[in-house]
Amino acid sequence: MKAIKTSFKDVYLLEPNVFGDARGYFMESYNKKVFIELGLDFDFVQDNQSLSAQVGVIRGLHYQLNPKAQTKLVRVLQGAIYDVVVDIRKSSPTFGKWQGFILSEENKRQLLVPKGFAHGFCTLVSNTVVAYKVDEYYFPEHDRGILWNDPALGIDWPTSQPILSEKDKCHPVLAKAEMNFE
Ligand SMILES: Cc1cn([C@H]2C[C@H](O)[C@@H](COP(=O)(O)OP(=O)(O)O[C@H]3O[C@H](C)C(=O)[C@H](O)[C@H]3O)O2)c(=O)[nH]c1=O
Repeated sequence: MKAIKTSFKDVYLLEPNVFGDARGYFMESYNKKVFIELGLDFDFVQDNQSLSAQVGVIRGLHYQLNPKAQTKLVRVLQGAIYDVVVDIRKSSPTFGKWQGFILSEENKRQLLVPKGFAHGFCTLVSNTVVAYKVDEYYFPEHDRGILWNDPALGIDWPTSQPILSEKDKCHPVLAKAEMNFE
């Protein structure tokens, strides 16, 4: 597993070692010892999986408030996504900054999203399946969101007319969002 640095100190793009042969391939999608060697020591407690049937589905931008904030390890089992993180740590020099990454069944890349970041993705292919580990359980009462197309963020999503859940249509913009990250 290779860790690729990103614009943010604590956000990592991870590339697994893939062993291909005539049958197909094998890879370790997660190995705690390898992660600890990379300085990524998390105790994941929950695995999530979502299917988005159409191209242009945006899920996000989501986060859980402290003390139930989540670190997420995101990967694509089928299809492809444009995966976006936004720094929402109020004292961070990169507060309000974002970066997008393409994660796909093809590139097998994974994204490590630390606490203090909002996370969302847009599907690039129909029937995209995303799987991700989190190191805190789901607490709906701590679940918050930021509006996907907040002009102050200026995220260059692959679509301007996404398919959204009713919840994701109504999040506040960053300036009005409830956040408690230092
Ligand atoms: C996140 C979550 C949701 N749920 C239930 C709550 C709803 O009844 C249903 C769909 O939830 P939601 O619409 O929030 O799912 P997504 O829009 O895919 O949200 C996720 O997608 C973005 C990209 C994220 O980063 C978050 O991890 C997560 O919020 O699953 C659970 O039971 N457990 C959970 O951990």
